[in-house]
Amino acid sequence: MITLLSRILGPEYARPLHRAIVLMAVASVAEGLAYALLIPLLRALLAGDTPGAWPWLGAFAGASVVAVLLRFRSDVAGFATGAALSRGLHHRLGDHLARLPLGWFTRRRLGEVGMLASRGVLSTMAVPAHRLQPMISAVLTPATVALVLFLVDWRLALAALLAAPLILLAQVWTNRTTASLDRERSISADEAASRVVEYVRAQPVLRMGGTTGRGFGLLDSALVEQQRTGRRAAIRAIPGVLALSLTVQAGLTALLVLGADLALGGRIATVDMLVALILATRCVDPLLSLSDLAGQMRNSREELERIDAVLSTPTLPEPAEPVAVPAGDLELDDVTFRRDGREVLHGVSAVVQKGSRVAFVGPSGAGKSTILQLIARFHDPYSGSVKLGGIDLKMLASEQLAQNVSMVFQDVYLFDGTISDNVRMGRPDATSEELSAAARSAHLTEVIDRLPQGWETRVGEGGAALSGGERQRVSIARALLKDAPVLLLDEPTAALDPASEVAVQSALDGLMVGRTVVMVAHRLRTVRHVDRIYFVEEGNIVESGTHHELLARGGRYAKFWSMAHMTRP
Ligand SMILES: Nc1ncnc2c1ncn2[C@@H]1O[C@H](COP(=O)(O)OP(=O)(O)OP(=O)(O)O)[C@@H](O)[C@H]1O
Repeated sequence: MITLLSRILGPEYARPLHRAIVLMAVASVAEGLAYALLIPLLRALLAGDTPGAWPWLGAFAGASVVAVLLRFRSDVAGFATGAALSRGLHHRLGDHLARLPLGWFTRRRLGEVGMLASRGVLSTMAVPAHRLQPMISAVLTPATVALVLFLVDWRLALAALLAAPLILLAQVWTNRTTASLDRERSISADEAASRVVEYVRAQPVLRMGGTTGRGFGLLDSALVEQQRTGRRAAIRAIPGVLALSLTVQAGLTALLVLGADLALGGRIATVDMLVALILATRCVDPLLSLSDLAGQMRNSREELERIDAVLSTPTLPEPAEPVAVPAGDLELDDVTFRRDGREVLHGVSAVVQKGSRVAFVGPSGAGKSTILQLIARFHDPYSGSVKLGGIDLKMLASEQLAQNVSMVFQDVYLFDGTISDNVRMGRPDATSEELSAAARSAHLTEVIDRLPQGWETRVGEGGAALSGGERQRVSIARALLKDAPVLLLDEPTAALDPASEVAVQSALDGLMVGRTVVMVAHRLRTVRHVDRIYFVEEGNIVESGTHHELLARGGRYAKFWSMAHMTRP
């Protein structure tokens, strides 16, 4: 766990962590050593020498205060390290997420990352903050006491030390028996959590279909499964807990029997036997807590391994020396792409001349959006290349690509800030005149004028406080402000009502002027006037040409066009 943490966070965080561990070890040994002073104290008390006991009592109290202060110091170091680790993990996660391909961010992943950034990081920071100290103390304090027992009698001390490997064995066995179920338990907990989210999200669909009960049934079975694995894990842990408890109690009994035998045989004083037993009983509770503590550590380790898995996901390679992008054509050169091991694009080649407009058209699932995603470098192609101005996108730094390409997609995500914040994301240093001009061209001004707080209206998480058409206008204004030479449009008007569609389409017409435009559209009337149409079917470009050329050819596009007109006159 410590090695994994050090590897993930590097020496900058590993050093304070190691320092905290040393402090915890010193505090635990000091606590054990303080018990050593109980020996002369108890000897004096049990021999009825009260005045002789006072100095030892003072020494014991002093040593205990030192041990407590050291414990306090190590606790503070543990908390501070925990807080620093949490910051470090959040930064590492944030930095890595910012470099992961956009295609990695599926809905399921978003939930997973949310859990990791909250529960995962909390559970990891709890290790130095709360879990390491009791764990180290539960091992080192009894070990020190066992060594201190040599001051009383070497045979009793040896017997106490011999118990250590047995306790270790019981602990390892407990770990083995419960570890596999821990994983099962956390998988079923995640499944139940995602079912809860799904159940809430799917309410409109479930109610419309009158199948609320069925949706609840799925959730219910996930919860029942979670309960079942929880119960199985608890039952599976019982033998381990019992074995540890029996080993500890057996060790104590053996010490009692041996002590009694030695005392009865006159080989040690009865007082010493009692002292040894009193010291030994002080170790029982920490030893018994070991199985609980080990379980908590396993949970934390599991969360950390999941964080590590995200951090090990390869990022899109960034060039060591980014090449400047000359203005030029956009080109897909024999591009293939795979999703989940299945090839969804098979050698797609297309050229979009600088300043021209091109549309990818075709049936659902043909691969149109995937082509757009490769141009935006959500992913890299499996083979072949996507080039801008003759330069492979892989040779561009991500900032360069962002400066050159704008996207307006069907699902617009807005940050939970004001309208002004969201538009300014296109170009943070834009003047207010530029902002207003972009809003005017995007037909956003009429939306802003309607809102009581105008530009300062908060849009809510994801832009929930705005309608679909209003969100689109914000994203168009953002793209206008950014003023990138290449514009990607993926069905931006598909989900809008006719009134919004007219406004958004007119805003888009303004945005398209003077740019290289690549669009995906189902509504064929929006692609009638583009310079070239590529008809995509099952991951291949099967036809290309202008609208009129393709109609005249009477091929796949023409058929698609007539079908679309039969259904949508
Ligand atoms: N995130 C994903 N994971 C796995 N497969 C995917 C994913 N997204 C798309 N696909 C698959 O890739 C293929 C191409 O999908 P794509 O979305 O590019 O098609 P499309 O032509 O844009 O379809 P539509 O017009 O319905 O949006 C389809 O077979 C689809 O099932």
